[in-house]
Amino acid sequence: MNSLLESAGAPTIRITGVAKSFATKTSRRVEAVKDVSLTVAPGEVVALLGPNGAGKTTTLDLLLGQTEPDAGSVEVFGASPVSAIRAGRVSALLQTGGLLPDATVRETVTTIAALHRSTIGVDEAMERAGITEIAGRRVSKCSGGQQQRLKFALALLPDPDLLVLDEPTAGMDVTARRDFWASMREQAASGRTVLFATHYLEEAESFADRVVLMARGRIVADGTVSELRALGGGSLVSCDLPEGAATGGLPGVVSEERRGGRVLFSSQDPDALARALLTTTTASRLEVRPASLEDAFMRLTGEGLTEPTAN
Ligand SMILES: Nc1ncnc2c1ncn2[C@@H]1O[C@H](COP(=O)(O)OP(=O)(O)OP(=O)(O)O)[C@@H](O)[C@H]1O
Repeated sequence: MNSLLESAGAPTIRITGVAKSFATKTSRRVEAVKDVSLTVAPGEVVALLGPNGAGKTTTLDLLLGQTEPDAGSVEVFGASPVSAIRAGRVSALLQTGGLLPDATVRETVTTIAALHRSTIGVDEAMERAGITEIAGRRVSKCSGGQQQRLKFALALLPDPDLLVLDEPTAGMDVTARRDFWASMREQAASGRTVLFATHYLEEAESFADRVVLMARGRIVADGTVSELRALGGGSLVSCDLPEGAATGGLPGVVSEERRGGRVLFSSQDPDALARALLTTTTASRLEVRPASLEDAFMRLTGEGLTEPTAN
């Protein structure tokens, strides 16, 4: 029996204690991924979110067997990434990997379809990716977004159980991005597992069931959008406060940052904090607003909070 079938019931992805470093020209090694563990269940739509250099692409490369971990293990459907890919269960839409500029969209899909043992069919893949209308267009005449959709059609061909997408909407304008996610949503609704890397908070927020936040090679948070937002500190309280004013002992403070004459607090109890600031300190021009996902992102990735703007 196929080892992939024997492993029915295994999580779609199980990454355990994985580390990966790269040599650089300056002889210093870059630790791209450090002790990363991640389990993804069938049917989950997971966003891997993080700033540049966080380790997202390296994690996806490990998952797709394109690179081997220095430590730890990577399993896809209970088997090695390479066997899962050979079995046609995994497809990827990556940043790298070129298309032939002189081929038409249909020719490209037809050529790749011929390499697979079984496919959903050229027309069906083009339809699902929303490129039927541009089937006769040369790849060189397609926009960046259309080329991404073409790559998406190629990824859909083998009818994979897991789709891995690295910044799939890079280079797309707002409309193309919205259309792309609409077709992705249809794929996810049919029970496919989707793991996508993105810089865009709003993509993670509007599309993923679960957000895995990476920074400096590590997973710094993992949860639903609302769980992550709560990690942002609940609410943000900002006020003018002279340099040197004591802020120790103020209630409900999760974190504190000074920006010139202003102090920015994240707080789980903004009412108590605001009251204390206004009655026990010389704070003025006080503002309170709920923490956004962006605040959680900034705080957890160590990139600082954003100043509450009146809204
Ligand atoms: N082949 C490589 N050789 C040397 N360094 C590498 C290599 N691949 C990745 N790195 C380094 O590892 C770190 C993580 O890179 P990675 O591409 O995984 O991050 P990322 O989160 O995908 O970033 P981005 O959003 O910019 O694509 C970075 O510091 C990067 O420069």
